[in-house]
Amino acid sequence: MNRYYPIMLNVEECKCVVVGGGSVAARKVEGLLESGAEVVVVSPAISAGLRDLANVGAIRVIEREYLEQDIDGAQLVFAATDQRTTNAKIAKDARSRMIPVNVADAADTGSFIIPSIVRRGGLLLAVSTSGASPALSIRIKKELEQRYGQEYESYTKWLGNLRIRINKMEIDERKRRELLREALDIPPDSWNNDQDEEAWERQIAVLMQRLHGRDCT
Ligand SMILES: C[C@@]1(CC(=O)O)c2cc3[nH]c(cc4nc(cc5[nH]c(cc(n2)[C@H]1CCC(=O)O)[C@@](C)(CC(=O)O)[C@@H]5CCC(=O)O)C(CC(=O)O)=C4CCC(=O)O)c(CCC(=O)O)c3CC(=O)O
Ligand SMILES: NC(=O)C1=CN([C@@H]2O[C@H](COP(=O)(O)OP(=O)(O)OC[C@H]3O[C@@H](n4cnc5c(N)ncnc54)[C@H](O)[C@@H]3O)[C@@H](O)[C@H]2O)C=CC1
Repeated sequence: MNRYYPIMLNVEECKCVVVGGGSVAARKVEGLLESGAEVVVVSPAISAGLRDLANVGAIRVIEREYLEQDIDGAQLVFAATDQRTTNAKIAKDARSRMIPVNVADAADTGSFIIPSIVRRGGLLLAVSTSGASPALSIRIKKELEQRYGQEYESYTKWLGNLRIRINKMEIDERKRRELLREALDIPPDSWNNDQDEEAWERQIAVLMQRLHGRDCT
């Protein structure tokens, strides 16, 4: 089994080519659009969902069989046809151009695989079984969806906003880390992301007090 290395890739406005127009391709396209990629689909036949996306201009579709030139300038390539030999050819073409490639029917011939994910704003939870069992990844994703509800979106955003302000303060590194850790325990009614600077300052003062209280006990 591969020992995959997980990364968070920025694909915003980058050309990503998905070859194939069935349900697997559609799922890969959906994930790419959520990340702001510029998606090109190459396939002689495309699903209704992909057709709708093309009609509203969300993706570009090239309606024919795959040609090597289709992956020119791509940041990522997805081989998602139902033809084993075509997928193998796409993998070889991409690899020879040093373009990372995902292969739907033979993960080992590609360079990366896709995890099952839960998004809560900036919080991104990804689950992979290194290809062993997508069904297990999906089950664990569902458990995480229950455990980490929608409130994690504003919580994560609030922590990020707070962190920017704490990082600007002239305090020593240890104190800064303690403040950031203390912030994790502030209850939801304080996760206000639309407050003015004075309110942020008051929240930071409360955090300082909580820390100080701890030091004295
Ligand atoms: C290796 C990997 C490569 C890759 O695609 O990146 C891969 C490979 C294969 N999947 C297969 C089957 C299924 N895959 C799904 C679903 C998902 N598969 C995804 C990822 C991955 N699938 C990568 C490893 C992930 C990991 O490490 O766990 C998810 C998480 C992400 C995504 O695709 O976006 C997405 C869930 C999204 C979500 O809901 O969260 C379902 C369920 C369904 O369709 O409802 C089934 C049917 C049930 C079953 O077989 O378990 C087959 C057999 C094909 C055949 O039989 O012909 C292969 C090929 C093989 O195993 O060789
Ligand atoms: N990785 C994963 O998550 C999963 C992978 N699979 C595998 O993924 C593959 C695709 O599955 P589905 O989308 O369900 O198949 P599908 O049959 O719905 O779609 C296949 C698509 O490939 C296109 N195609 C065929 N030859 C082509 C070519 N030469 N150039 C461009 N496009 C071409 C067809 O027009 C069709 O749109 C299968 O091989 C299956 O074994 C299946 C389930 C999950």
